[in-house]
Amino acid sequence: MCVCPGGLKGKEGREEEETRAVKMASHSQVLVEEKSSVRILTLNRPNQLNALCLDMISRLLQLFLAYEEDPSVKLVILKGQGRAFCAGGDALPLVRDIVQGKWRLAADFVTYQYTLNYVLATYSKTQVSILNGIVMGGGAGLSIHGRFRIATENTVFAMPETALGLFPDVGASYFLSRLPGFFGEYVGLTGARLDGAEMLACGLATHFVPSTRLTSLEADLYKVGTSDPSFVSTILDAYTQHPHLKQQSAYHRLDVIDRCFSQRTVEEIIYALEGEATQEPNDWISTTIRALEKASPSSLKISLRSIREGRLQGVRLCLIREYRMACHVFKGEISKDFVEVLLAFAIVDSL
Ligand SMILES: CC(C)(COP(=O)(O)OP(=O)(O)OC[C@H]1O[C@@H](n2cnc3c(N)ncnc32)[C@H](O)[C@@H]1OP(=O)(O)O)[C@@H](O)C(=O)NCCC(=O)NCCSC(=O)/C=C/c1ccc(O)cc1
Repeated sequence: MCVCPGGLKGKEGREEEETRAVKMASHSQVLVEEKSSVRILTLNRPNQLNALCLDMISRLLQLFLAYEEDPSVKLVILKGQGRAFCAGGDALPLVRDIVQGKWRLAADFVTYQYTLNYVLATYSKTQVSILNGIVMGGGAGLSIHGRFRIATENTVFAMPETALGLFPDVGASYFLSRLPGFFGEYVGLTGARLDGAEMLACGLATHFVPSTRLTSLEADLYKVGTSDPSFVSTILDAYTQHPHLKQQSAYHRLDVIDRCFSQRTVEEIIYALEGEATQEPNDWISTTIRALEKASPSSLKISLRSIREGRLQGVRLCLIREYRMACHVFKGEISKDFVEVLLAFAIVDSL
């Protein structure tokens, strides 16, 4: 500690300044606009594809809770600046914390994140997420639990965690397990990317609006003066389109997905896919098998079990269970794959 006169005051002053700086950063990383009874929150870290840091999550939590209490707020719109809605949790502090053995800091992060996911899943006011770009990992948790999710031709959705030695979290065991058939197992285990049309087809998105019409849609939403979701729904319906699925879309293969991804174990899923490949070889099956082979084997196993358990649990229990799983993964108790993946990132060199 500094022993010079006023040293303590200097430290307090510095701490105050740091707190102010953090507050200002979180305020500029989540922009807030007010349009009569509508609040528009914009994730504003475009250079990091709006990856969520702890300050952003705390700020969002604070804003969502305040709006719920505020009778003048009827609708909350969430969107992202730049080419992403949100590419997930900020990987940089995660890498630093895990590599330095500070798994509790990572656990603290997900505590806030899952709390926000729960607040959104149980939100009493209408909420619209505009997914005009990349939506991955934590970005899915921030939007899919909400009432309305608008995809566009720019949307790219994925839960890429099994390739990282993690598992689809942020309540994914709840929302993936509720997709048609075993599509959720397919999306969660392979990390397959979905476009806006596929999101709409499987129910991850509630509407599809061409990006050129978003400005005018938002202007109409600003006129909403009620928390009744049917009013918002009527406005969204007037803008929504039903795009064709691309010819090679995985959603056309729901029958194969159901046959294979309904199997009891990861080994049986791969075996079933290989069986399908011998009958009708095609790029989609080989890509799918390759994705599973590249993923962390232990991640695949815990992800499958998580989605299967999620089928029988509410969102709250799913998030609590995922929190316990995340702590085990951060501690390296299940396998070292996650830590090894992080160590392999070139970024570790600069820590
Ligand atoms: C396919 C992407 C989305 C786009 O690729 P791209 O178009 O070639 O763009 P870049 O990869 O060049 O990304 C642009 C910038 O955004 C940065 N970025 C792009 N996602 C990110 C990102 N999740 N973070 C932190 N910078 C990023 C990326 O590092 C890069 O920064 P820079 O090199 O300085 O320009 C690619 O960026 C990508 O794979 N991103 C990671 C997606 C992902 O795996 N998301 C789920 C992460 S797992 C998770 O959410 C858990 C988080 C967690 C966190 C903390 C905890 O304590 C606990 C848990």
